[in-house]
Amino acid sequence: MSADLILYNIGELFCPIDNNEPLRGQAMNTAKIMHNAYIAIKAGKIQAIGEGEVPESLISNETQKRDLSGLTVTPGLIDSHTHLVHGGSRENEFSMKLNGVSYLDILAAGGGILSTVNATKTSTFDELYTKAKKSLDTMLIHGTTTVEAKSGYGLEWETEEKQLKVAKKLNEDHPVEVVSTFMGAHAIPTQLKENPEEFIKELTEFMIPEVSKHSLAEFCDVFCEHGVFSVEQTRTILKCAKENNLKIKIHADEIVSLGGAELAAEMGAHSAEHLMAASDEGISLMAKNNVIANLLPGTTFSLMKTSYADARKMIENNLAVALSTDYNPGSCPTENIQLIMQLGSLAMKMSPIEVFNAVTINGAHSLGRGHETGSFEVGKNADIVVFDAPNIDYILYHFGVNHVKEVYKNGNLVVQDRRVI
Ligand SMILES: O=C(O)CC1=NCN=C1
Ligand SMILES: [Zn+2]
Repeated sequence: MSADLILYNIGELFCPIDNNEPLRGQAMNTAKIMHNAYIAIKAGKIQAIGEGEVPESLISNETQKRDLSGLTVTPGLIDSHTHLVHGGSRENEFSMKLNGVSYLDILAAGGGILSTVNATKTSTFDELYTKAKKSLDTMLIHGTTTVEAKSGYGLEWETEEKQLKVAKKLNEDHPVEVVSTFMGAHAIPTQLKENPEEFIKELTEFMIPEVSKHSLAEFCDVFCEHGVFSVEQTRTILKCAKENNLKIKIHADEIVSLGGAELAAEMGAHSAEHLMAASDEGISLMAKNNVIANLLPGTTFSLMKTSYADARKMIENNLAVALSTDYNPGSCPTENIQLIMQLGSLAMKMSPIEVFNAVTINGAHSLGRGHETGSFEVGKNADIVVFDAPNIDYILYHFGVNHVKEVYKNGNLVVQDRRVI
């Protein structure tokens, strides 16, 4: 059957090896890299890929063709950890940060997340939608075709629900697929600071059941951190999430080594996020329980820390690693996943093949989308990024610029010459 569209003469085609599960350990450094390649697209899906001449059987008078000689093509990039929907910004805290005031001290003083909570509460649905749509456009022109969006800037039902409904409408309206996570357990609200157990009751007895009943999110996440939610409190909240059929993630060992990685393994979390301070025991237990390590080097960079999550140790321990922006107005205000990929190599010594697997097939699996995107298996969504670069190494080595030329989502051209169309 002839294709609707054929991308041919592709200079370098990066194809993750897809075994219906994330790539772990040494497998992360494997890929099928083709040259002078083609991709045939039919009804928004991958119909065929190969090298050299395009088979005549794929071509008819109606088939559109695009010559991509000298360019590099990968699956659409997946940003599997963002706080996309939020009000306001936090550059007012920038000079405090530069003067050495820590992230947790700013939060404890009522700033940080709590400052964004106030801005989100006072923003209308339309203001949150417009601001998040602008960020989605920026993500898209940098190659992101699937993104996770967490709530967590309400800490009470009305605003948490507002955030989740904004994300749901963006998923309907925007080319980028938006996968929602409920993160009401992002901080203790100021008014319940002396009574956190009351807040945990609100989360477990009302908010999480409501999220599940109205299908407002697929995942539930908790900020398990010193001065936020303890391991015991996190366990209580995520136990309730599992009982309400939500898959679980944990912001684990971001700043203090609390044992979040160990808890993620104990509870069978889909993924554990950050892991800058993860213990060797936690890494080993995560590997034994197939918990994906979602690393966020942009946050390490933005918090001006020097100790990045130990990606090399995690890969050597047979973990599956994903990479994401952690886009949020405080600890990582960037939508640019290519910068994160460059830090994956330059700051965490991941190879180019490991980095591209981390933001395609492994990112897809960390969002439960490994069956429909993240590689070029026949029948998967035709989510495709065309880079103005000769190979994948060049995209990481030449850092700080946007290398994307075109993006296809479900076979439709949605970005041309770096502009959303
Ligand atoms: O600071 C923020 O708004 C986002 C964040 N949550 C946990 N770490 C960073
Ligand atoms: Zn985060």
